[in-house]
Amino acid sequence: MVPPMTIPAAATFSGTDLACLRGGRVVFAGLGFSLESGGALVLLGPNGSGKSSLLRVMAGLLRPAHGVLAWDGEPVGENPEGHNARTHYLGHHDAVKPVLTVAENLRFWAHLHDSHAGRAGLAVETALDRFGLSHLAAIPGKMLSAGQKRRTNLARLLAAPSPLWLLDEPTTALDKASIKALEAVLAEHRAQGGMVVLSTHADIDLPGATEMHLDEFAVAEEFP
Ligand SMILES: Nc1ncnc2c1ncn2[C@@H]1O[C@H](COP(=O)(O)OP(=O)(O)OP(=O)(O)O)[C@@H](O)[C@H]1O
Repeated sequence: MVPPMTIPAAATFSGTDLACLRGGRVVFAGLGFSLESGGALVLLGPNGSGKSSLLRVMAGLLRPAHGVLAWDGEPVGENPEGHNARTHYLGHHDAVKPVLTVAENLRFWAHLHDSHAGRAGLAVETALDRFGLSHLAAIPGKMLSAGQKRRTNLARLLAAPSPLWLLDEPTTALDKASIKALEAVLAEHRAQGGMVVLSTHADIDLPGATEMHLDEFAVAEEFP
């Protein structure tokens, strides 16, 4: 089972009239979304259309050039620590430390999230099990294949539970069984009231998810 997390009964994560500027170019503008507890948003669009940029904006790693991002009506810019604490952002690069074993990597994340050794230990065991990593627990990060590294990175979602998951192309390098495992974990997370935003170029089963096509928010001219 996905470890339980603390989430308000009915949270809302929203963005209003968002615009993003990168390298002097407007990547998208006039973009809005609203995600309720248990909701999922799938970001689609061709290379360079702004999926990763939007995820970074949502994570608070990139300041929007325009618009407001809010959690339960409170602009996230007014409470960056709170937003950081409720958010799991998994980008393109796997944040697996090469000299630590798979289990040590997960313990590192679990203890950052929860200093209670028993709870953190249980969360790590669950994370290893759900992503088929138990037999690799003692292997150093530098010896993992691309897919094993990606699974270790995804296992952080369970080692350190949080309500909002922002996942940039999470199925990259995963085999079919691992994609199924991820789909099951995403479904359980949502059933507990968690939220998921992910970008993808592949098929992923996320029942009831809203699709957003980033190319619809592209603008031809420079942002004033
Ligand atoms: N660090 C950066 N500095 C300047 N421009 C950037 C930077 N990263 C991305 N961009 C630009 O922002 C635009 C959107 O890129 P982004 O990575 O968000 O697209 P994407 O939809 O995620 O693409 P892909 O499907 O290839 O992952 C692109 O035009 C890209 O060149």
